[in-house]
Amino acid sequence: MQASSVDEFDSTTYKTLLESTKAIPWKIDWASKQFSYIGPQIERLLGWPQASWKSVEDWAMRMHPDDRENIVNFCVERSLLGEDHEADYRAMTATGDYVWIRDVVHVIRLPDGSPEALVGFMFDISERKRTEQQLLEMQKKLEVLSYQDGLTGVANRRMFDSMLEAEWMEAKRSQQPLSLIMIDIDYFKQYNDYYGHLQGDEILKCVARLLNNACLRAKDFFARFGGEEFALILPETNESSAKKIAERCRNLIFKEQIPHAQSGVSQILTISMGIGTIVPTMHDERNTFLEMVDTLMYQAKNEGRNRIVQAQTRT
Ligand SMILES: Nc1nc2c(ncn2[C@@H]2O[C@H](COP(=O)(O)OP(=O)(O)OP(=O)(O)O)[C@@H](O)[C@H]2O)c(=O)[nH]1
Repeated sequence: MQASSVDEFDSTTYKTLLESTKAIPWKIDWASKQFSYIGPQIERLLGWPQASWKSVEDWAMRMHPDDRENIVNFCVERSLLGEDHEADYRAMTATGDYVWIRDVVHVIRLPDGSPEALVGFMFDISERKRTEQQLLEMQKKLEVLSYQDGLTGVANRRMFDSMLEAEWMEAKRSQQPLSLIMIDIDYFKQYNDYYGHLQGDEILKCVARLLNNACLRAKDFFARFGGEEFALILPETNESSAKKIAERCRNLIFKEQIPHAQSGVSQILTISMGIGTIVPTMHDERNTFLEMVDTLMYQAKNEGRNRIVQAQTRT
């Protein structure tokens, strides 16, 4: 007598507790695939009345069509194995919107191990999903930013390093010539001193935009190497093609006729370039090649600026 009244008290308390949580409790009879229970909170969350949840069909049909097949298959598979499981999916509301749900399922098993019933809780995880999505978008943005030069918007030194490494390996494998052009603005310190640093920034942006347009093939890669120095990686490009591209760079800058009153070589802005071409062998070092091309660029400076110096390398 006393035991049954305690049981009665407990089941009422449990029910009150279950129906006052944010998580929505439910139970499905495995043989009939009917809901034997679902918490009344379901109506508040999805808008469908409690009594409208009759069978697993109602559950499956109120799921986003893109989630349905995978989720239903996954839950049936786990239940048959007698394994408790969790599934995230988008549940459709009565007004046709979607709410992210995490269903946490416990399998009640018969003595032979087969499922007798499934019980579980549905949790509204929309907020968590939104935060996850925002984090993902922020991560993507950060990834782009970490490879982008903040001022000019072109690839930065870090991206240049990984690109050169990748193209170097590819050239080594394919035994195709790889060309590199290092480009530096002439008398840029004087430009800054005369026109001001902000105007200097504008010119760096303009030069980056112009030189970026000199790369016509998808594989060509342009980056700001640092300060007022830029670099062009040209895969599968021999010496004569690389020379033509360097000349195109010079012409693009020349056509813009950017005034540079303090330049020692001209009244307009000019650039100096070094070009190297290599078919790398196992004895070659990427950094040695890079330093060699950079040295050629400085040689162009020493020889009077506004010119191109090309290495006499093997191709
Ligand atoms: N405005 C601006 N200037 C920069 C930036 N990065 C580097 N510089 C400037 O570029 C100038 C480079 O000067 P130098 O290395 O002496 O070279 P230069 O004056 O171009 O002389 P040469 O290269 O020998 O022709 C310095 O004054 C730097 O301050 C930048 O992001 N913005």
